[in-house]
Amino acid sequence: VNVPELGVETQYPQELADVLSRINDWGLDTFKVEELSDQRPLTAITYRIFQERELCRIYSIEQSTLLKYLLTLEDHYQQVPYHNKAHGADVCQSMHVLLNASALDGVFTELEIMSAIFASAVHDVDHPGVTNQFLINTNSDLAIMYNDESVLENHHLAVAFKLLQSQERNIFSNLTTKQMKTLRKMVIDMVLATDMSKHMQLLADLKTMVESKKVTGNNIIMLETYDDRIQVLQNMIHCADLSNPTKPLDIYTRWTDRIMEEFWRQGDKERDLRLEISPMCDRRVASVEKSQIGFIEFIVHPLWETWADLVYPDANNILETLEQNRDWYQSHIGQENGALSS
Ligand SMILES: COc1ccc(-c2ccn(C[C@@H](O)CN3CCOCC3)n2)cc1OC1CCCC1
Ligand SMILES: [Zn+2]
Repeated sequence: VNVPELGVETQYPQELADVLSRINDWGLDTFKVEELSDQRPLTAITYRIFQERELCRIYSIEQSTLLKYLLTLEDHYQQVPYHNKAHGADVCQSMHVLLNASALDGVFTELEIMSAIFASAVHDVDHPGVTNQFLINTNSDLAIMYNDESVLENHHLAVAFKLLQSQERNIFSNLTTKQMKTLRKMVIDMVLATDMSKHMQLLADLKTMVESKKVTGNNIIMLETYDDRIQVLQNMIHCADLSNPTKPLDIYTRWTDRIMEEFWRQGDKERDLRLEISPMCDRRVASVEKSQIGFIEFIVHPLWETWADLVYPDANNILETLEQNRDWYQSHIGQENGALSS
């Protein structure tokens, strides 16, 4: 079966190829891929990464099967402002770059790498644009199904693996039973680790690992046990998931616009339901800049500072951009959209 060169149909093949040529860069513009791929950013980016890493050759994956899976996966991302297919594509590409850190050179097996790329691509599939707490507070079917525990994260995993069950989409049909068992466990462990309620424990464990970091002669991290290996991969996907503030400012602010609209729509639902409006979800009393500064100070910077220690000096530029972006928001408190200066 002949497949399109870039995996997706496009009226702008040259421009799309040019943007995708930056697949290994931290500043790849996912929004441009979204526009140029006729709204297929997840398929275009993930397909390119599989090609870049020769995963179809290594694991005997039919290109048409990979495309069928990716297009169906992409169609199962909901049309919500932030947690949509563009976010899935962005986290997948960010993970791809993080895996290329020199401090991790030769550390992970091809199977672990494919598991990490797959986990990132699927990690928010069918996200309804509301938080776990909202689903719990409204007695949703999902909260009932998963007994209030990592409700969304469990759902994303179930959807991702269910889509594999059709033979025409099963990209892992040529893996051995043992390989499939390993991949499934690692993907589950990584996606469950993106639950923000696990953040503090994950970061504490990463700090412990950094303090006792063992490296080879040329500063490559040594990870002997499964627990150590999966812990690094869990922090990596968590970093990729929380990477917006570390990206070039014009890209970061567009992600902020999207997450705020999604949070405000949840607040609108809570208002209509006479529920208490969740923090930062009331569009009438928003302080976008202050919220981002708090997000960076309390969550994103502590995580990325520790990650930068682990892979020193490979993430120094990312950390530098994060600090510049924080300063930019600091200097723009209350200026945007005519908000009252508090
Ligand atoms: C660019 O701004 C943001 C970008 C990202 C986030 C953000 C929050 C939680 N996450 C991660 C979850 O989505 C984890 N998901 C859940 C569903 O299951 C899968 C894993 N991401 C918040 C952002 O800003 C917020 C609004 C003002 C301050 C905070
Ligand atoms: Zn996410």
